[in-house]
This record gives sequence, structure tokens and C-alpha cells, in this order.
Amino acid sequence: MIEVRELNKRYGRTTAVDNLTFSVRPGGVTGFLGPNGAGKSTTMRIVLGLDAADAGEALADGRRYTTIERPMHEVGALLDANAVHPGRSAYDHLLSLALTNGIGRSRVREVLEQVGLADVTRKRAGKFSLGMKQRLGLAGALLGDPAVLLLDEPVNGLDPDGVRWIRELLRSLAAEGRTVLVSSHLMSEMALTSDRLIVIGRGRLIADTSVRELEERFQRGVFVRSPRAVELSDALRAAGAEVAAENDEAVTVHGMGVDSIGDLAAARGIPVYEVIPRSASLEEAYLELTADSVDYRAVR
Ligand SMILES: Nc1ncnc2c1ncn2[C@@H]1O[C@H](COP(=O)(O)OP(=O)(O)OP(=O)(O)O)[C@@H](O)[C@H]1O
Repeated sequence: MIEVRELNKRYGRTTAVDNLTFSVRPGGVTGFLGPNGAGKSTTMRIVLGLDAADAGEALADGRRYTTIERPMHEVGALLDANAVHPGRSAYDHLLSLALTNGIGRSRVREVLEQVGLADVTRKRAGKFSLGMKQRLGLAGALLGDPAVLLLDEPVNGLDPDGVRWIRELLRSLAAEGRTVLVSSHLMSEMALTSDRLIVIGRGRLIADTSVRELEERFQRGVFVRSPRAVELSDALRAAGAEVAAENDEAVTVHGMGVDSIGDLAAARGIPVYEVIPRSASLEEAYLELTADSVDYRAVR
């Protein structure tokens, strides 16, 4: 579990995190979304004790990171995939992490296997592509077999196979009961990977929701096609729905779900050829949610 409570952080005149409160539960992948500069990395750094909050608190499994005795065993993090010594091999990089944290050598081999780097363990990290560095960073995060994982943009630099691989890995880590928080500014990716979404903008919470709830919230009505559209419209209105005609044979209904529309038509013996719920794509929903929080946007 990760708990962020009334967290505030300023850098000079910039408010990076503004009274932010949310919690991340174990057993699922939680996507942490927001435009550039929204405060995602700052929040993660505070949870990891790398930055101090001005006010509020951020806890991993009920404790402040700096008070955890063997932190790599409790919380694994990938913040910056480039933060590896370029002259060190993947194996040596992980071994030094392991040895300074009381983790056995055999675990280094295990995590290298787990992230698909078993064939390049002796290659220098400086020669790695960004995607390979992401895998190495992930191996470091997994080294202590932690219950909590914080990953900042881990998909960055991965090819489509790598993206699918990391999605499956994150889901399986969560299914083992871990708490997994993953930041991204790509809603499309997070919608496929996450169970829950925390969306922030300008350091503030914009949404704390499931993917399904977000889809429902951006529901754009139900399209209904029937040869007796006028009669159906009257019946729908009488039942409390809002109905707008699309053409002689089709209407868009607001305020009533697909099942109720179908039941109502059936009860009156009105034939219906199509009943299609319309929702904005999650990408559109995300853009709408964060529209006021984007600093730089191309003029359309
Ligand atoms: N060390 C720092 N010194 C000064 N300002 C900072 C520092 N770290 C972050 N900021 C500012 O705080 C705000 C939040 O930045 P942060 O990196 O947390 O956002 P982010 O959501 O992770 O963005 P991105 O998606 O671009 O990585 C930004 O305006 C950023 O410029």
C-alpha cells in the first residue's frame, strides 16, 4: 500500500505537488498519469525519501521510506533508467546493489533472467539501448523482492514487444499481491495495463478512478436505431430519458442504459435494430480531464 496524504512540495515559485492525497492498494497495477510537469516524479521521489515534502506525508506500507531498515526488500523503484555506471556490466551493476543491501548473488541471476537480460549480463550498461536500460532498472527494482514497486515511465524506449512484455510482468507482479504504481503520460498504454488510474495535473489530484468508471463518466449517450423511432422516443421520454433524433430511424439517448432501453422497447413490442453505447475514447477523456493542466500545447 502507498499512502500520500495532503502532500505539498514547492521548488522556489513552482508548486510541484499541491495538497495531493491518494492511496495505491496492493493486488493491482495503478497508473499514475499527468501531463509533463504534473508532479508525478516529484511525488514518487518523496515516497522514496529522495526529496522532502514541505507538508503532508507519503508512506510505503505504512512507513516513511527513510525509516525502513532494509528498503530494497520493502520498496523497489525505477526512476531513471540512465542512472547506471556506463562502464559497469549489467551483472556487476546488480551485484553491487545486491551486496550493499544484503541480497545474495543468486538473486542477481534470477532477476536478470526475469527481465530478459540473461544473454547480456557481461555487456557494459553504457552500450545498452534505452529499452535494455529500462529492463536493467527493473531488475534493480525487483532485486529485493519488494512488496511495493514504484516505476517512473518504465515503458519509455521499449519496442512493441517490450511494451507487451512489461505489461504482462507488471500484471503478474500485482497478481502476486504487490502494490504497483507506474507513471506514464500515455493513457492508451495505462488503460491496457492498469486496474486503477490516478490522474494529476499541476500537482493536484484530477481523478482517482477505475478504467471502467472513467469510460462511464465520459459516456456520450446510447445510439438506438429502430423503424419506429418516434414511438420509441416518446416511450423513452415518458420513462425519464433525454432523446435527440439523429434521423427518421435513429436517436441518441441520454440518462438511460442499454439494458433499460432494450427492456422498454421489448415491453412495447417495438423492434430495435441497433443499441450502441457511445463513449469518448480514454485518450479523449484524458485530454479533457487534463486540458487545464497542460503548460504547452500545439494550437489546433
Ligand atoms: N529539482 C527541481 N527543481 C526545480 N523545479 C523542479 C524540480 N523537480 C521538479 N521541478 C518542477 O516541478 C514540477 C513537477 O515536475 P515533475 O518532474 O514532478 O513532473 P512530472 O509529472 O514527473 O513530469 P514529466 O512527465 O515531464 O516527467 C515541474 O514544474 C518541474 O519543472
